[in-house]
Amino acid sequence: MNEVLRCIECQQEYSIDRIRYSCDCGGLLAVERPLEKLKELQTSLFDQRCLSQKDVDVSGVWRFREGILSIPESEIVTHPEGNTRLYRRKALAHWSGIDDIAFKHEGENPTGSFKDRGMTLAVTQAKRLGANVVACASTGNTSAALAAYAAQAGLKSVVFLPDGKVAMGKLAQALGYGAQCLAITGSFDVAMAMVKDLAERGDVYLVNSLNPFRLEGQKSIIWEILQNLSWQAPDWIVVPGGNLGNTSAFGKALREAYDAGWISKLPRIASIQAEGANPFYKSYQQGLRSLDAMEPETVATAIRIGNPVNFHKAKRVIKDLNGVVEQVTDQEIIAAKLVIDRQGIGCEPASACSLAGAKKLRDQGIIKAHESVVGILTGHMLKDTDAVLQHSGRELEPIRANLEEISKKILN
Ligand SMILES: Cc1ncc(COP(=O)(O)O)c(C=O)c1O
Ligand SMILES: N[C@@H](CCOP(=O)(O)O)C(=O)O
Repeated sequence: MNEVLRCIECQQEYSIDRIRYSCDCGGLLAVERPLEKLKELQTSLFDQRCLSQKDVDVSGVWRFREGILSIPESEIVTHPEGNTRLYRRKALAHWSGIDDIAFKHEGENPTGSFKDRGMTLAVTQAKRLGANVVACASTGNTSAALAAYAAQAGLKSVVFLPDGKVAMGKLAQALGYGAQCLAITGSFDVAMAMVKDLAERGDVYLVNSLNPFRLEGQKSIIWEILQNLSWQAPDWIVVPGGNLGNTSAFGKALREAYDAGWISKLPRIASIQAEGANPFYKSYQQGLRSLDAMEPETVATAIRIGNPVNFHKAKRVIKDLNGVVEQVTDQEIIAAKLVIDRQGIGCEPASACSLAGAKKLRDQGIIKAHESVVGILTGHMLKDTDAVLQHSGRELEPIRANLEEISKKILN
């Protein structure tokens, strides 16, 4: 086995064959492998695998398996996932003021969000380590992904949801795929703390992004973008920030790709938070020394998170990649979502932070007119149909089944 778990604070090493979520010192753990192993990998290997029909090659995660988790292929639980599209539209370029802007639509994953890329790893690892019950706290998407992958692996899944705060599409998925769904009184952060305690007691295997294997899977979003761009890195990656798993995973993926020699420049990262759930943004304003947890409120329910568990990883990424943290208002989120939806692409509200944030950074001159940008659309439009119905500016118009009347109405 190439990989070990390493504490990001004190560097203590742990085996990946034992269940562990944090270091004895309290620090977060990251999966680490010798850089030499990555340097031995040629990007042409990943490109060749795109021609194969095998599930582990078709998967946009496991195609990169030597840099993700090197285990026997027979142990892998994959849908397969990934292979999401990169969209360019004149309207998005015009609205943001950035000519070279593309969006990677992670809503095209099997359960409709980027979480599948992390969950294939977390559930594979749960099975390898003999866990019986897999669990997460969730604003919705993690629960949908967990329920689906646990069903495939034949494991019991339990999800802890903030009562009344989860979009219906996501709740329906978790229920439909067969998870035990517990509605907790309190925010996502309360639910997260409870699952963490249960996991420390050994009752459940935790698959939130605190689990370092989740982030290894989410690295593939970046590696697949680089592959989509023929291994020419863009100037910027713009991503919504909630529990900060993606910000952390993206920084790791870019650093590894650069150090391995797969790309010749390091993009900057912009992590975009909702103004009502902005502890990372506030910390950034103060030099990223510490993070003050807050009571979150935003229309983007997926990122209604006030105490992001990956803060200490994400802050290192922002420093390492000369990144920025920005905030956008709910109004800006909805305006950006409308532009994306009207292009026939569509996304859930949290995802629209990428476009809203890119526009804001361009308006401020932080993103330059000539720079290339890839934004991440993290979740599918149908995840949150209430948001669509409330903000689309359209409504269902009742009409009699009469040709003249209908013709008059649509031609006027
Ligand atoms: C749709 C969507 N976008 C963005 C996020 C935020 O991602 P992260 O927690 O990795 O910062 C989440 C969940 O946290 C999500 O479900
Ligand atoms: N938006 C998330 C919140 C939990 O994030 P995770 O990446 O730590 O699992 C969700 O969909 O539940």
